[in-house]
Amino acid sequence: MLHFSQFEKSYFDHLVLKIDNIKLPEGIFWIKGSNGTGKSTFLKAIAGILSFKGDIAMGTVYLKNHGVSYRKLVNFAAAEPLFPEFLSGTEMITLFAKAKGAGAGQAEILVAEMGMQGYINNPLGSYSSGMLKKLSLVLAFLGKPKLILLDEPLNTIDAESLEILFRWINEKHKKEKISFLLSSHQPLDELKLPGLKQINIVDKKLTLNF
Ligand SMILES: Nc1ncnc2c1ncn2[C@@H]1O[C@H](COP(=O)(O)OP(=O)(O)OP(=O)(O)O)[C@@H](O)[C@H]1O
Repeated sequence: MLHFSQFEKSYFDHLVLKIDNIKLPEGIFWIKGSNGTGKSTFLKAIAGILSFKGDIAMGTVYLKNHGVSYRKLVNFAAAEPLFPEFLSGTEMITLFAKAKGAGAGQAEILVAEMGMQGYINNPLGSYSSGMLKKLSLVLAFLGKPKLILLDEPLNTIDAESLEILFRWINEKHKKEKISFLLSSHQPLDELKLPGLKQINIVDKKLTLNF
């Protein structure tokens, strides 16, 4: 599903992560590692929002050579999403839906399931951190991705929304073969996400525990 070749990410001369040649199969993966080991860096590089050495491919679609097609296949939700405060949730969704080629009505269903109709037309400057997080999750599910990257998706959302998120992940994986990479400091378990596989980041390297 995802192929790393000669991947290296440094900030200035500080090497964070080095992956010589790894192919990740389809699946739901939990990226584990202590603070500062490079989980967010890893996810942002795969999302195509950080520069790095080497390349990453989704099947035969290479991030560096086929940037537009690649970014339609890979969606990302940041740990602490930042959005322009003057836009409304609906306006952000309209922008993302167009960029990601979302089908008619897809966003409305996601917004309704997350119970966001009451505030979705309000400016984002008025949203709480949990409301912003839920919006970022809705945006990450728009379009027809093959891979969804969720950085600390459990943070700040309430228990009810968490159950909906787990259902979305399981349904998308089962019915549409969408893969997920999730980073989380809180425990994730196989009861909520059947088939969950673990990847550890230790000493600037990936260790696949499956
Ligand atoms: N923009 C940046 N400029 C310089 N160094 C950075 C930058 N972003 C991250 N780093 C460094 O890269 C390393 C990995 O950071 P990253 O945020 O990816 O870790 P993380 O595993 O997600 O951490 P946490 O669990 O605390 O969220 C850290 O040493 C951090 O200081």
